[in-house]
Amino acid sequence: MKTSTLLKRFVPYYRNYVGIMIMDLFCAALTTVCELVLPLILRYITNLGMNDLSALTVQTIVTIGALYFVLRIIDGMASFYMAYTGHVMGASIETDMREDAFAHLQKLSDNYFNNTKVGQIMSRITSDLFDVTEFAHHCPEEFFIAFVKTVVSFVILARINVLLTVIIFVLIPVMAVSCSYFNLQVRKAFKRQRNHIGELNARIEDSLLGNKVVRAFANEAVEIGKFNRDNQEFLKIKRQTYKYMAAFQNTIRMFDGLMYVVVIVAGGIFMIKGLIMPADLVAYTLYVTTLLSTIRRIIEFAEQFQRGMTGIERFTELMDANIDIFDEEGAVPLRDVEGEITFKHVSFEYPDDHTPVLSDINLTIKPGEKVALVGPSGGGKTTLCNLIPRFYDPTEGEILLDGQNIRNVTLESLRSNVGVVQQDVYLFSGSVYENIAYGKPGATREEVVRAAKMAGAHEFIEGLKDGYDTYVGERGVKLSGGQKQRISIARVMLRAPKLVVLDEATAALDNESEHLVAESLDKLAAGRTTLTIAHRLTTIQGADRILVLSGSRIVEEGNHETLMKQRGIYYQLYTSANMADQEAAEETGS
Ligand SMILES: Nc1ncnc2c1ncn2[C@@H]1O[C@H](COP(=O)(O)OP(=O)(O)OP(=O)(O)O)[C@@H](O)[C@H]1O
Repeated sequence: MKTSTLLKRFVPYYRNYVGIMIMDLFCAALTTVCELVLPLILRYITNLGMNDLSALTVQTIVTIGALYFVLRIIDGMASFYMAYTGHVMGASIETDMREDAFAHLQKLSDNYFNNTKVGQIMSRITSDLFDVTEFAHHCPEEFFIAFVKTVVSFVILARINVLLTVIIFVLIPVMAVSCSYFNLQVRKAFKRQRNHIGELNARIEDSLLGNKVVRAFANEAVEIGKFNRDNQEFLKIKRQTYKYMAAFQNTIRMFDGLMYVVVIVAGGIFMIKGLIMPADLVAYTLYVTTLLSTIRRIIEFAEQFQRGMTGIERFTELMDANIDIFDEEGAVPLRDVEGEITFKHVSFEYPDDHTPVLSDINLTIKPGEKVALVGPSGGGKTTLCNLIPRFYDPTEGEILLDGQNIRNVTLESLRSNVGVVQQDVYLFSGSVYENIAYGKPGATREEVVRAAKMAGAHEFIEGLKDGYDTYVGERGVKLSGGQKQRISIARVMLRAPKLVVLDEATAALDNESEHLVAESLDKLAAGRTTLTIAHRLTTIQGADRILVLSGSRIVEEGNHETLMKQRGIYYQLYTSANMADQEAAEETGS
């Protein structure tokens, strides 16, 4: 991305800090003045000392010293403001950007998360923004100081000797052009570095989350090998970065030296020819030193600048990630939901894979009806259910809730009315209580306990070490599958949605847990429109209606008895599942 584009996106973040910024620049101007005054004082004293020593009294020297001391106090106060308030402003901007990035992440859909590594996202909103503090604070300040010092130095130097000054200043644009190439390379190298840190984070995250699988396969050495390869690659990228940084700094140093050579040679010749006085040449050299120190500071800052720009670039890329599921204009909140859901000619294909997953689905589920979805693996059952809370939007057709297109209602109200219980339960790191209360922020303790009782979770929760305050571990690792599932049911129960989607909610459980969870699910489903995906067909025999989804279409529909009589796909799935169960029972029996 172009620097100008990135700056355009970044500058609005100063809007809350205009006062601090102005004060910061004012302090920068003060410190610059204090620095520039010193050569003038020395020039004045040297001139008097060489030409009119009698005019130089102790009182004059002390007065000059006292004035300079006052200047240094002002300089100290200004520097403190810049170092403290300036940095706090930078950190505040970093914080604002991080909040925006996190809020933007909340609006992104499954499509983004399915295609982006969590490690990369983590880097973008944490470490990538670290350098923004320095950038936000120093960027305007450093450029302002450099500008003021260069202009003032030019004016003062030109007043001492125009020709010498022109010779020196001609070198500056030549130097700028030579350096810009390396500067660009440094920026690209920083971007590669950041990307690779993201990859490294993703690798660590993957390995840590899958640590059980790693240990079960005794693949620790494989993991170490993969990690070390990535880590070495990171070193290679860093080496490249340092090469360009060294080249950049050296080019500037070369010009830096060249300027001194010009001052010594040209200045010496001018002095011999009487074109410049010795005291002026001393002051001149001091100003050139000030100018060069400014240039040196810019070199140092160039690295910080590029780091900051890389962070801003990666932040901007995140902020540009498309929000593809959003409230349509004029979307209204759902009220008095009955729970009738209608699919009208709905077709769907995943954005990055244009194979039809659902084709021309037409379906109406009445309020309170219990519908089960079955069919071969990969037939599109989960996809169909994901369209109801708008995790994805249909490619064609529309879905209506109580006759209202779900695209015309607010996402928040839609999702509040659709409860989803999945096979993979995600519990947040925190207490049992917090995890249930997540279903309804602000819920009272009574409501949480009532939901847990209805979900059949109250007894086992009371039996835990700290009852409702028991820490569940990361992703609920300290609980059994059945316990986690009942907590997740209580969480949905608390929300009291009108429509419930049960996506293989009992598939991963053993018989005993399955039985307990099934009871909880029955309570959850009571009085609600329910769409159940099940692999174990015995669990859905009592459904009002069973839909068989195969080859992207609903190919059979009816209750258990009707479908068994049809002797179609459902009959085959049911009989083969029964045979498998019998074989398993015989094996266990023998
Ligand atoms: N995020 C995705 N991106 C691309 N294709 C996907 C995605 N998720 C699922 N699919 C594909 O869509 C098809 C339907 O998947 P879906 O999970 O809806 O099937 P399912 O009937 O629920 O399967 P199962 O019974 O095995 O859970 C499959 O071919 C799958 O590979």
